[in-house]
Amino acid sequence: MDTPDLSAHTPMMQQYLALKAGFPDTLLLYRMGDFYELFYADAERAAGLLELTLTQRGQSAGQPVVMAGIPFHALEQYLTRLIRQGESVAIAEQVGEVGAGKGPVERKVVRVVTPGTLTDSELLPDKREAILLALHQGARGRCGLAWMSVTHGLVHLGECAPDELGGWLARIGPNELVHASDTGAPLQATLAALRQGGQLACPAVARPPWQFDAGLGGRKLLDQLGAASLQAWGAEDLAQAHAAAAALLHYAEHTQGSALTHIHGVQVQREDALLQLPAATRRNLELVRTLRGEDSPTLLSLLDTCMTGMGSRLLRSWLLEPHRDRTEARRRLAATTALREAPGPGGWRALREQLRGAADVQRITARIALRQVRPRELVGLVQTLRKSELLTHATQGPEPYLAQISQDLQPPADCLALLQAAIVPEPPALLQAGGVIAPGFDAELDELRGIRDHCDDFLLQLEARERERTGIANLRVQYNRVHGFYIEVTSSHADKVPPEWRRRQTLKNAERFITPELKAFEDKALSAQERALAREKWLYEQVLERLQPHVAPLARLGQALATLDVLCTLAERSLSLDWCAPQFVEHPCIEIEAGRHPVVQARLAEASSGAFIPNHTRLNANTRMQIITGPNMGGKSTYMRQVALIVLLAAIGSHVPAASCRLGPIDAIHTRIGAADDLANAQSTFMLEMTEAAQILHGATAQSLVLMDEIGRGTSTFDGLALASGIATHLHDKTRAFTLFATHYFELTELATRHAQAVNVHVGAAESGSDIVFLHEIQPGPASRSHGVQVARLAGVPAGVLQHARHVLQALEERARQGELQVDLFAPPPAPEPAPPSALQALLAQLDPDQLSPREALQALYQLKTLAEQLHA
Ligand SMILES: Nc1ncnc2c1ncn2[C@@H]1O[C@H](COP(=O)(O)OP(=O)(O)OP(=O)(O)O)[C@@H](O)[C@H]1O
Repeated sequence: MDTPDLSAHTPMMQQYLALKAGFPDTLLLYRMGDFYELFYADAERAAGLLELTLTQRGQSAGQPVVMAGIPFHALEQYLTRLIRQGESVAIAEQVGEVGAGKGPVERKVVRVVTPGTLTDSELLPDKREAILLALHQGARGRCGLAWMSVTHGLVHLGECAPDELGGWLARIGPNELVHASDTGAPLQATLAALRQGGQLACPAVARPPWQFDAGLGGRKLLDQLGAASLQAWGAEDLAQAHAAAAALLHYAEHTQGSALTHIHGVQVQREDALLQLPAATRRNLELVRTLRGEDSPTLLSLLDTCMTGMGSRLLRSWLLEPHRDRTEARRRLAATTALREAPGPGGWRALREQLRGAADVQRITARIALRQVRPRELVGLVQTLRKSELLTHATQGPEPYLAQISQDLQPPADCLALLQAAIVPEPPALLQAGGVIAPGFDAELDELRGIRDHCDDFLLQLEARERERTGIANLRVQYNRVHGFYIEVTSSHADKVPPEWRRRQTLKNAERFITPELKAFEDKALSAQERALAREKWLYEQVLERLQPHVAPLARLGQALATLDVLCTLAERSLSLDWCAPQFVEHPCIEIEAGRHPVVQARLAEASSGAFIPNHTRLNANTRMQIITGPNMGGKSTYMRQVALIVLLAAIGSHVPAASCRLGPIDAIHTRIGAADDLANAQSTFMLEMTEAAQILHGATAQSLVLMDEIGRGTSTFDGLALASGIATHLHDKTRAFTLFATHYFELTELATRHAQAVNVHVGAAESGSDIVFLHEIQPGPASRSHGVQVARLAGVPAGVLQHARHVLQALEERARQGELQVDLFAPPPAPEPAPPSALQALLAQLDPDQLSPREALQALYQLKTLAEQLHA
């Protein structure tokens, strides 16, 4: 690469442009005194994003220098705004001494802040991780993924086919995507489509292709883990993911300006190990976001009463990544049950009180490893380690999971003592201000501070001593800027001056002297402040160095605090909301007594709009499908969603909103609900409906739970009915998934009479006069009427329209009665006509090998070959 000639620029702009060349796509903040300045195009971009005033100052290379600046003390606030807008920012600080040499003071980029690599608690939300994801496409199009939160010591690895990428990205939810700069057109097109479809919404960074190297990635992972093989993590045969990991770690190190010594774990995510929650399911069940895109009310907002941000983040990940295997869920459930029942200090209530106000040990640990930690964070850590000591005792006991947590909560030996000895209890926010290292920790620092603080005392003492020694009663120790410290003696006493004093200045009536002791003191005093600060900085680095061996146990302790917080939260929620422990069984079933939709129930309670009506669900090997009918507003969607939420809550090891619940193995929750137009994707309501239905029909298995809400309503009645019956039949006969199928097509209720494993249920409603009362109760059998007109009346549709509708309804019902629907909706379709033979097949059919001479056989072979080539051309 050619280095541009910068010689025409001023020395400072030369320095700036040289730094900028290393960060062409990143805003560069260049420290100048009390400001961070941006220049040229960066200044213009930042001015737009931050509403800064653009100025022009001086000239460089014959051109005016366009600039914009932000005050240094407001840096974090501006960074937050830039990061929220998806920008990355490199920060160049002055690292050399001012006036140390010719030209501008030395500057270096000390950190790069990007949306996916944030570690600063001021830039990060408490309850969310910032996720950095690297993506690599390797042989045969297979995609390798590696992702992590820099504040969490774990690299996740996964591999998938390109068409599964959407599901992975929606699940991981990256804040920044790293890909190779030579990413091929097909993957680029896939990413563009995912971006349009909303599954990918973060900024992307292109990195040099050599950084995506599987061998390098494998070695880097081994280095991080300090291991000789990845086998123990089940991560040894994932070449594409290793390539992604190489770029991931490289980029993260590049932004932090340091090695990531706190990354101690690798977790491989295999799709078949997770209970699948496709993007549509996550959306429709409003797990962490409402359909309107808000944070509440959702299942997470109801569940998350965690005392710490660490707990909230862990709970969120449990909720979005439930495991299919129920070992972990059983472990959590057993621990939660023990916490619910334990009296006194080992119970959830007392433990939550202890957890209140705990510092974010996970983030602080990462920042210790990256040597970015602030003094106040260390004080927070001290307080939390003390809490943790208490929690260790409180969680001791026979319950295995809690016993493990209790062990991990044990603060690493010496760590607490070191921090307590080294850091003052109330340090300033920044190290630069000084006053961070505790007195008594370092003799030299104490002495320097002593000089600074006791300057006056020392001088008075010296004065008294010298007066006594010399007998000069009016001798005075003084200071001025030009001559520094001196002893002043009136001329009349000049003869008493000891020989080791050296004259500094002679005045009219007095002489000024300096003594070796005073000179030494002067040197010390004048630089004491500066040297104390430098010493503190050095000592702080030493403390961080001494904390490095504690990083791994501190990370474990952070994880243990988070886990304990979530388990206590689940105990609290289950008691406050009256939930029961689910029972896991091996035979296929979803059996729920008195189930409730937790979020709707909470909303009703909040608004005092009546009690939630619990409902039973019985699905098992004999009954795999419920066809659900009933009026609009009757509670069909609520009922179906509650079943799905109960299954999901059980899968994460939570108690569930029901009186009792028995669940067989479940591998996925598929949902087809709602009919929001996907205008951004230029898909019609109907197209979207069918796309989602197709995905379910391809993806669901006999262990899946499928919710189908009013499928087919996006097209004409006949088309819709025909498709709905086809889909229901397929789910019943072929997929054999547990299916809740809500519909307004009464014709579909016939399915249950003809298919052994389907039953009709309906939501009850009572009519009183022309009004309707919703009972919200699931009852056996099909609904008798749809009550659509009554619901419209409730909604305030004008009387004239209702009258018209009633009249038309009567006429339609009459016609239907007379004509009766003759079509058998559930008769198997005739077998498809066999396809005509292909040209190759026809030619092959003509050949009789027994009758061919060798020459004819060879000719036939050539003929076949030519034909095959023509067909493939
Ligand atoms: N079990 C219940 N107990 C009390 N109220 C309920 C219950 N189920 C539903 N509701 C109330 O009824 C409202 C409508 O429920 P829901 O949306 O499930 O009806 P629906 O039958 O799916 O309607 P539509 O067919 O129009 O989609 C809910 O918002 C809730 O307030």
